[in-house]
Amino acid sequence: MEVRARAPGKIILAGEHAVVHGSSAIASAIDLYTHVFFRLPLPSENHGSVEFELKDTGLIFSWPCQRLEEAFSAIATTLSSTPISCSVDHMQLITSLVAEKNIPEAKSWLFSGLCAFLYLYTSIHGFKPATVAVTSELPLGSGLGSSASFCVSLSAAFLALSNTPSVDNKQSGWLSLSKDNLELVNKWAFEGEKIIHGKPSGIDNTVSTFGSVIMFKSGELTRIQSPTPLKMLITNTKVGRNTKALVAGVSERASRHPGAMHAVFAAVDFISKEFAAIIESPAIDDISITAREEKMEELMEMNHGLLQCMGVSHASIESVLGTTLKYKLASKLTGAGGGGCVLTLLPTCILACSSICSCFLSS
Ligand SMILES: Nc1ncnc2c1ncn2[C@@H]1O[C@H](COP(=O)(O)OP(=O)(O)OP(=O)(O)O)[C@@H](O)[C@H]1O
Ligand SMILES: C[C@@](O)(CCO)CC(=O)[O-]
Ligand SMILES: [Mg+2]
Repeated sequence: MEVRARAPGKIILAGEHAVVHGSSAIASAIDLYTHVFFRLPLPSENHGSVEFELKDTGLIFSWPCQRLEEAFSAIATTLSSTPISCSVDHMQLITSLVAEKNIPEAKSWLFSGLCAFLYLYTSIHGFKPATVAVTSELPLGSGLGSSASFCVSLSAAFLALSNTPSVDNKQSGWLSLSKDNLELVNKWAFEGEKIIHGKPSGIDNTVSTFGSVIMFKSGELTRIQSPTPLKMLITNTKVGRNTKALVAGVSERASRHPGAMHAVFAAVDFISKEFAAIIESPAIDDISITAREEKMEELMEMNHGLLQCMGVSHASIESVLGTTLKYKLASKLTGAGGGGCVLTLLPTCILACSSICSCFLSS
């Protein structure tokens, strides 16, 4: 039995970090995916291990099923049909099973991803032999939700072969899971994200699971419909960073300056709500399209200023902002910041002027 699954990355248009503290945020799925191939071997092909191949790095990790079974016998774990959080004992066990693999120093960032994989696999399938291969079109650790699309695509593949999920429809050659199954995938993916991020809000796994554009606040999703297309340029600073550390840094700042940070998070909440209202507003003519875009630009600038207050910008991000400003384009960091990607709104008028556009893109 085998299955292929894919889940998209995302951009955050407004509200990252503040969303962890209860503010609203807006995210959109993007057309870059993590792909998972998952195979449960037939008894005649049984290789007796759980094999995990990261195709982009050429690394293969393998755990003998017997080793997993013995290790897990030290803690009481059962297969679970409903997602449960990884306990401290359970996490220690998973960490030691990953540590046995001696991950090369230069690839140590893989550690949390391997822990999330092992947690999701053993929670859903126990110690059955399996072959799992992952490849991603997303840059890892760059703010485009690679961790969430990794957890969503793994959860979807594992759940697809754990029972017979009901399928709603077929889109571009892919079967789509029914709403109930998507909810389950999302919950498992959130548990994986917790292992990678520490304290995720859930926005990344939710938009990766359900797609399109969403407003997210305290675990609740509202779909956003945009009557006119919105064009965004994504620039990758290629400065590596780690979402877990950045999220923890903001929480530490909030505990040092609770009043000020509360006000910052409240301001972001207003920005996200206003941004959502503008996206949804009908644009009747060129003047209203321009007015709409100008408001969005201003909100993006304000949101970025508040992200600077939270301490998550970076010199490389500010340098991209400086370059886009030369062309009167508004930008903000997207995702956790600290490096990673920057989002720039491409107004309709600039799209008509290809010379400016290509000049910027090649800079
Ligand atoms: N294809 C993958 N293979 C293995 N591990 C992955 C993969 N994609 C993501 N990961 C794990 O997720 C980590 C990156 O997650 P992180 O949350 O720091 O960045 P991101 O999700 O790309 O950005 P953001 O959270 O800001 O959107 C990697 O270090 C790795 O542990
Ligand atoms: C920084 C953050 O707000 C978004 C990361 O894409 C973290 C989260 O919401 O889990
Ligand atoms: Mg992430």
